[in-house]
Amino acid sequence: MATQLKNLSDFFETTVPSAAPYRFGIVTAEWNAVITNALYEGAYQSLINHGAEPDNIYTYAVPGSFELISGADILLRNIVNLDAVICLGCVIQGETRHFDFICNAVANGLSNVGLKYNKPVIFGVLTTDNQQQAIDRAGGKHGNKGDEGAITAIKMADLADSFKR
Ligand SMILES: Nc1c(NC[C@H](O)[C@H](O)[C@H](O)CO)[nH]c(=O)[nH]c1=O
Ligand SMILES: CC(=O)[C@@H](O)COP(=O)(O)O
Repeated sequence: MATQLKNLSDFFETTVPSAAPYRFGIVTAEWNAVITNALYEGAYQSLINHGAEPDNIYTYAVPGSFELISGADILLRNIVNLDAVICLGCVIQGETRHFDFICNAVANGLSNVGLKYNKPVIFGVLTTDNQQQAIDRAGGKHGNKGDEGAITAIKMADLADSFKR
């Protein structure tokens, strides 16, 4: 598995721009809150560690990962000059095919929101077979996907900004 070969929290710091100039939204799903709260803490702290201003980080919660789609759209529609939106969730396989529908819908939906607003919308959603796999990726042995989401948001915001300079 790809994540087993790359810790989600390991980055070459020299490749990460400063987050200071940018404004970030973070939308976090409340389903599997123990996991998603850990993802949020990782994402928020990673933004701060790379220079983001607390006043430039706009944090919202939605009920489940499926609502991340609407949540990202609402933020980009209502908050002026957001440079990127980080969407955090944890979808764990249950007894039915609901997992497949949620995961596919969220991946496609978030991609479409990013294209709609021409803004980076970061897919920080764990899609796991079981809770242990999620724990391992929310600050456990494989790092924190929230960290990955924050670093990705910084890099994409800086890429977009580079064409305005
Ligand atoms: N089973 C999980 C869900 N299910 C809820 C959906 O995301 C959605 O809120 C509901 O279908 C109403 O629209 N959500 C997760 O984030 N994680 C799960 O494991
Ligand atoms: C991803 C889900 O919605 C899933 O966890 C719900 O569980 P179940 O498939 O057993 O209803």
